[in-house]
Amino acid sequence: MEENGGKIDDDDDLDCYSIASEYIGPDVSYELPRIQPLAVDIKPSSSFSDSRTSLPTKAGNQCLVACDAKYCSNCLLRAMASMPQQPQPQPVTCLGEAIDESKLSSFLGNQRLLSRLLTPLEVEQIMEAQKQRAAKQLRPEQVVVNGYPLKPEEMVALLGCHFPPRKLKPGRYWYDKHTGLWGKEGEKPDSFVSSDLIFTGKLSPSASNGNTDVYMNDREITKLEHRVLKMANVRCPRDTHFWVYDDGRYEEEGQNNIKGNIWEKAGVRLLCNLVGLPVPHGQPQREKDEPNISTTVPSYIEPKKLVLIGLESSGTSTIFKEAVEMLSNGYEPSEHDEGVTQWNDLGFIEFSDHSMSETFIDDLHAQSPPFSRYQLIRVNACKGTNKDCRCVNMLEDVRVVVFCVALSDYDQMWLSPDNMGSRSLHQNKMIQIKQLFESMVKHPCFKDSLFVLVLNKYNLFEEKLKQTPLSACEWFADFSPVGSSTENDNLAHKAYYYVAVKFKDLYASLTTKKLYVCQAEANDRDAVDKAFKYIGEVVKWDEEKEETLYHNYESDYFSESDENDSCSTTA
Ligand SMILES: Nc1nc2c(ncn2[C@@H]2O[C@H](COP(=O)(O)OP(=O)(O)OP(=O)(O)O)[C@@H](O)[C@H]2O)c(=O)[nH]1
Repeated sequence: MEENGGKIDDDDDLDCYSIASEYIGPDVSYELPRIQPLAVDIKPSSSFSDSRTSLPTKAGNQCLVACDAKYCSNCLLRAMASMPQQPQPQPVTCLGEAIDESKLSSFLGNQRLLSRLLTPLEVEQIMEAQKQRAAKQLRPEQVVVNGYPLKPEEMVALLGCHFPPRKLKPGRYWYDKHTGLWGKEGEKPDSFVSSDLIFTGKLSPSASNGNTDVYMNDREITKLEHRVLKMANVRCPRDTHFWVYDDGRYEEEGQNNIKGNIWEKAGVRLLCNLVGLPVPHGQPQREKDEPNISTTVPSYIEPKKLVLIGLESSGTSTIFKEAVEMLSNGYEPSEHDEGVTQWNDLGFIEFSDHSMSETFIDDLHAQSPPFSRYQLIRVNACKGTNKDCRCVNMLEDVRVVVFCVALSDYDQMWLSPDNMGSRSLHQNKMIQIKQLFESMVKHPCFKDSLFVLVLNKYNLFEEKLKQTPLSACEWFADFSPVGSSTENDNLAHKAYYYVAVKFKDLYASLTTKKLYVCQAEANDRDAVDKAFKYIGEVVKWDEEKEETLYHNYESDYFSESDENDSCSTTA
């Protein structure tokens, strides 16, 4: 990579996007993140395999990251075996030490970390042990189901069933024994637990505080459920009473005539995920040749939500279309047309990180599943009015907001909404984009999300700069590149980095997080593919940071490489 030339290293787009802003001042250098390439060549040594095999018995009474040792020979070495490109840690003997309960529970609560360290069977065993620990800590009378405190035997049945409620705490809950739906009293369904559990209390029509006049197994359903049912083509006008079974089949009450299956449309499952409604465990019945994501991605791996959003004409439709038609190099849609769903202002697909899954299949003994599931949700292009992007309010647990900007909009004029909401203000379009970006960064639904800025239409931008200076936009008025600007390529690069820095500075003024930036040409499939790989690596890089087990090791490693590589820090 050219240190001062502001060039992107084309050989490895995941490595680093560096900004050297010579036009701003000689000492100012902005850098976009270095994404540490993840190791995928997992080849554990034989001694490693031996120690892993013996772990489930050890885990119960010996150290499993419960000691204070920085690097635990019993567990961290095994984690490191999945990252062979990094230096091996110093082994520290800590076997036999007493378990620190506080550390153990936070570690065991981290299912993703566990799945990196252990085999699926081991994860399952630890999760089972966790359930039993939870059962001991909770008294039955603290849990009220359908209006009645649980009896001890009901509590045993609830926690011992195949799918118990997650993280059960004292409180009041409702339970529909026919579907297995479970929720907090007065709230929408929260999860599916096993069906047919017998409790003293009966499900009340007002259990979830629904107001739709539509009843499922005697419970008046919520508005959100009603919308999902409509999308699943379930006819449910007011005063409908219908019966739903735990496999998703449904019929109208008293008719003894199965009308269909709620879960047979892949889009319904995606939609539920999207709006925070539960989906049943396991996969729906599929046609013989239909690809099945569950054969490669274990069900305990939660899909990560990526939300694609931008002002009108920013290119979100084109990116989404290219993504669907995903992205063969590394990603692929999991369910073809079935998985692509349009609903109100949203379009979404689910896909898996296929290139990594190939590595997993090569080595069935690999301890961690080196792949991820993603849901790409496209919010219909915003037009700048307050009504726009309202569907964003429904989104929960969004991992990444992919904010798309058409670079070539810098000289476009645009009718913005005035105070009354009508589009009458003549304004530079980039200013409107800036306002939309600010509102999304500040949006409560995205407070925990990562932001990736996709600077799109680079090809048009390059052309336009030959005719119109970047300073045509008042926000970019101080763009004055140093040196010769006769070479258009060079000018476009400088202008691109300048815009990236403007957004990064804006983001930094609104949050303490880092803004990730990448370049795109939405109608070039390779460029879209690269952008999604970059986004995938941002997610993984962020997850790596979160894993406290590696924290000390990582900071040592990265600070060492930072000293040697001026491009490795984030701005
Ligand atoms: N030259 C060029 N054209 C692009 C690029 N990205 C998108 N376009 C075109 O720009 C136009 C608008 O792109 P869309 O993807 O429809 O934009 P949108 O954000 O979905 O906005 P709406 O169409 O209003 O919903 C389309 O004609 C695209 O083909 C790009 O990188 N380069």
